Amino acid sequence: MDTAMACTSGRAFSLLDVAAVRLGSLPTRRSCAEQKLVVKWKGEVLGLGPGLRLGLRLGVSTRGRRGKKAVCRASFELVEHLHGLVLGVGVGLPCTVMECGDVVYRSTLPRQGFQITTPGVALTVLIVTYLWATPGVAPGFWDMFVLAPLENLFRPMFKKEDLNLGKKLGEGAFGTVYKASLVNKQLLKKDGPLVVKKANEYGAVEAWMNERVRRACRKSCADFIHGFLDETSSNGKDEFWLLWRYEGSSTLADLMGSRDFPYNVEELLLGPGKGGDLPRGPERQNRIIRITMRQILSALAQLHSTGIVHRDIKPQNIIYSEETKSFKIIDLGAAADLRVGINYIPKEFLLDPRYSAPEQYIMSTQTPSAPPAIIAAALSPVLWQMNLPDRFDIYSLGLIYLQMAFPNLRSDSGLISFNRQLKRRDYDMVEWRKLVEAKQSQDIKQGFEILDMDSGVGWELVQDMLRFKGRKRISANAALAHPYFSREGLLGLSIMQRLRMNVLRGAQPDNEGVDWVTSLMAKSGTDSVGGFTEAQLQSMREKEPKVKGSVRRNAMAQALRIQRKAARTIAATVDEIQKGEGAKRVNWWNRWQN
Ligand SMILES: Nc1ncnc2c1ncn2[C@@H]1O[C@H](COP(=O)(O)OP(=O)(O)OP(=O)(O)O)[C@@H](O)[C@H]1O
Repeated sequence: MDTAMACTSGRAFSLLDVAAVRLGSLPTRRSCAEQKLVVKWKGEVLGLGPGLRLGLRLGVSTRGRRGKKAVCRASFELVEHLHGLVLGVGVGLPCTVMECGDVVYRSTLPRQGFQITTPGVALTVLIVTYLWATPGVAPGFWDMFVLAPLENLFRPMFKKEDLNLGKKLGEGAFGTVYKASLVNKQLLKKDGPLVVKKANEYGAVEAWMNERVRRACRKSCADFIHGFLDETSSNGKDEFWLLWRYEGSSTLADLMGSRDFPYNVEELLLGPGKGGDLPRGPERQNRIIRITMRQILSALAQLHSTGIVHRDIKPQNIIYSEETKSFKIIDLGAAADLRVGINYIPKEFLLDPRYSAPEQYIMSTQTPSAPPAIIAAALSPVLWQMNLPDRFDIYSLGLIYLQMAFPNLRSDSGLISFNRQLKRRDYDMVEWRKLVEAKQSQDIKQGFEILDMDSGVGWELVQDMLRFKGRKRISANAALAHPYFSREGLLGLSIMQRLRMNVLRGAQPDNEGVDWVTSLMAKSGTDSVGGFTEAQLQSMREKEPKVKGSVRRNAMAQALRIQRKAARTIAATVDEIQKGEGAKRVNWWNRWQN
């Protein structure tokens, strides 16, 4: 098409005027960007872009001369903006779709729609990986903006008048817990006893955590029903009432306190008389402890994958659910939600010293306090990877594992003395073993008999859980994949499990894991079983001497430096943002707080 009606921003042309306008194009016509159309009017180049044609079409389709002018101007201005926008974001429809250029020109273009390019795919994979990495930015937004409001619409609400308080179940630093029942049974579909916690502090936090858990992984914690603020409390302070289903009368602490442990747990988990295929002894005890550990680890893995670190894992906070016949976690009052930074104050700890990991803090104290939710959520995968806060709970569970294996560690005094001994030996479990094995106590013998079963997989797992540095501790998911939980132990490992274990051990300091495996291989180095003799292993070790200051070490040191620098930069940025917010910071997440 040679002639067309043309207009520029702020100028309109009549139909007669446009007869003189010539529309041309540059010689190369490969893409919209190159095919810059040039409009000449009375010899003067107006220099219009490809958006012109769309504007002109709109103009011509309007009836009446005045109307044509007006519409033409408006449409062209609009097109000009759109064109700018399209160029601005670097995305545009192909000429075949926009139908720019003449018919002959368009016919020469390849027909193309949505194009998949390698950088595009790589970028998408990168973004998706980041958004779904623990603690999960994308699932977090979905949870916060869709699931939570929907849940609030449909879940029943309670007032304190709806509840009859019964027997006191416990009294802690943060509140009192009662068994309770409903005044009006119709309020809940499922009948049954309830538990009410009147929390004087951290109640709002506990309600938030329980609601999050109910949506993300309800089977891992006690079944939470509702939380509300009682402003009419008799002591003049605000009280939070938290409501759960009554799970049962026994915590793991109660069960461990019995002389019959772990056989009393076997009956609960497998049913009466179901565990009788093995005689009472270390093998049967090991089996029961393994089932218990798997259940607690699974619950922890689910909590961690949603970004919640419990920070108070202890036998008193693990309850046996009579309904599901499994162990569940309770008491989320000290938990921190690292997806949005709730209850996370880097320099604060409210932990039980008996079960607390040596680092005491879940994050480096250099990490800033939780920034506003959107920023906290966006940064959460980076902060999680830099601090691995979930390893704090793993240490506590490692101690529980030891307590289950060694009867003498089940009492408070036994655990406190173990903590002291381990600290004095710089958290070296091998050194601790040497110390206590020399004492020849029956309890110690029984414990090591359990841990050394199946080529010592249990001993290896407990060491992985109790490492001094959180970063070197095993995660809940990795622990669940540990050969300890496969029935055949080390011998029954699949290729993938072997590979995973090697990766795990490769990450350990000074390759002590590799040394351990080679010593195990030496143990089975016979003609019938296969494997290597100690002499063969020695020669292998000698062929691969450890080089200090190797490329790997340097790379790790460099990575550490970068990590510290990133932490400092994030801290500084967040501090700045917080300063900008001033003292009046809104606790947006807390719908009960004034
Ligand atoms: N859902 C539940 N079902 C049955 N019993 C429960 C439930 N939740 C809590 N309990 C009982 O109440 C006790 C105290 O609960 P919880 O640990 O949550 O309170 P707390 O005030 O935080 O106590 P502490 O400060 O000692 O940890 C538990 O040890 C348990 O016996």
